[in-house]
Amino acid sequence: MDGKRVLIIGLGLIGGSIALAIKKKHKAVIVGFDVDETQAKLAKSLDIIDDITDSLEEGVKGASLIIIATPVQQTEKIIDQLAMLSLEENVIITDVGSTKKSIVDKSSVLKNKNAIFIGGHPMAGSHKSGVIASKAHLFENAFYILTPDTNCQKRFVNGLKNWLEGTNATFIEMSPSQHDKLVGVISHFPHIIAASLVHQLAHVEEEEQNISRFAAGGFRDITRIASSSPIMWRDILLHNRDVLLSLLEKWELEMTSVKKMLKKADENEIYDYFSSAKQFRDKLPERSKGAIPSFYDLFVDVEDYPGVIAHVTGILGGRDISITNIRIIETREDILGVLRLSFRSEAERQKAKTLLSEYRYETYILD
Ligand SMILES: NC(=O)c1ccc[n+]([C@@H]2O[C@H](COP(=O)([O-])OP(=O)(O)OC[C@H]3O[C@@H](n4cnc5c(N)ncnc54)[C@H](O)[C@@H]3O)[C@@H](O)[C@H]2O)c1
Ligand SMILES: O=C(O)C(=O)C[C@]1(C(=O)O)C=C[C@@H](O)C=C1
Repeated sequence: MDGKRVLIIGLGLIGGSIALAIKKKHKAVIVGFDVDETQAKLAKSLDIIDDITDSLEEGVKGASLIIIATPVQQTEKIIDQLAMLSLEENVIITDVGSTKKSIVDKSSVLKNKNAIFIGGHPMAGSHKSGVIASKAHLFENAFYILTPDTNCQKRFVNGLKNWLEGTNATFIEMSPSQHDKLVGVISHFPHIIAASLVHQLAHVEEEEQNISRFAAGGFRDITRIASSSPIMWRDILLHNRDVLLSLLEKWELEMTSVKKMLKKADENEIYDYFSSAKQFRDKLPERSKGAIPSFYDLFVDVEDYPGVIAHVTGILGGRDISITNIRIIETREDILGVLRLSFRSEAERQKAKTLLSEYRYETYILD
């Protein structure tokens, strides 16, 4: 694919990460287009893309692959715009949107263009937005769902997989409706619940000042995704309305049964509720695969003195162990500090644990 042109429309977290993944395996020229000029300039200055184009009309010229990485309502508008342009013969057009049915339906406007549209959705991401958060390894070991038309030739699907090889993702094909149903349960609905928990806290705080100060690990873990882009989630909810409305009905029934259980105060029943959920959760597929991102966390008890973080990170850095995330858990600030360090693999976490123990740091794994 050397020397070929790739156009990426939307240079945010996902567009940027896909560009970096393509660069790992191909010497193609990556051209970027974004309505937000600062994102495009940033992508260029970080070498995530090779060139900026300021119009779709220019950008599609000579492009063998077009990737649309914008919020899903914009994606539909862009497909309409592409249908009005003169495209290269057999150009592959794909998207990365979190919904598939509306987008794939819309792609029928490209039918007479000799363009091949293959819907796509890399099942990994972050609550962060913008090109600055892009990573070449964002999709490593994640599922990458493709929704090719049933009559799409295999060579085009394989061509797209070849372009995206550097994601190191596992490709899986399904229909757009199946995608929306499945992803509704494991991704879209949990985002509604996360946002609703935050709203619940905000409402309580109207009566009890400063209560959010005490929000500890559990609340923070379950609501991390509530910090995601509201534009992205507005669009997703509007696209997957029917699936989500049906899940909300099931959720109402679930909550009604929890209410009944609590009113009865039957300790066995309450135990079973949590125990069966734990058993199911513990059996989820290996963390290295799937929609749940890989976090290998290590908790380190540290005394609260200036420079302690630099000491811990220095020890690990000295042995080339890279930390993917670091957080200070503040709930124990009066006694001890707790550092939560995240690593990319179990092996790195174990290495860090052994090394920090040699320096007499107490460490815990809480999986
Ligand atoms: N964030 C995630 O975790 C995640 C994971 C998988 C898929 N997705 C999907 O990927 C897509 C992009 O999400 P993101 O997280 O990269 O968002 P982002 O906000 O980081 O980036 C989106 C970019 O699109 C640009 N944009 C908006 N409208 C445009 C238009 N008409 N033309 C050109 N550029 C336009 C924005 O300026 C922005 O730079 C969404 O469809 C989302 O559903 C997101
Ligand atoms: O990790 C996160 O922050 C995400 O929300 C990523 C997540 C998900 O729900 O798993 C969000 C939306 C995408 O379509 C795919 C992945």
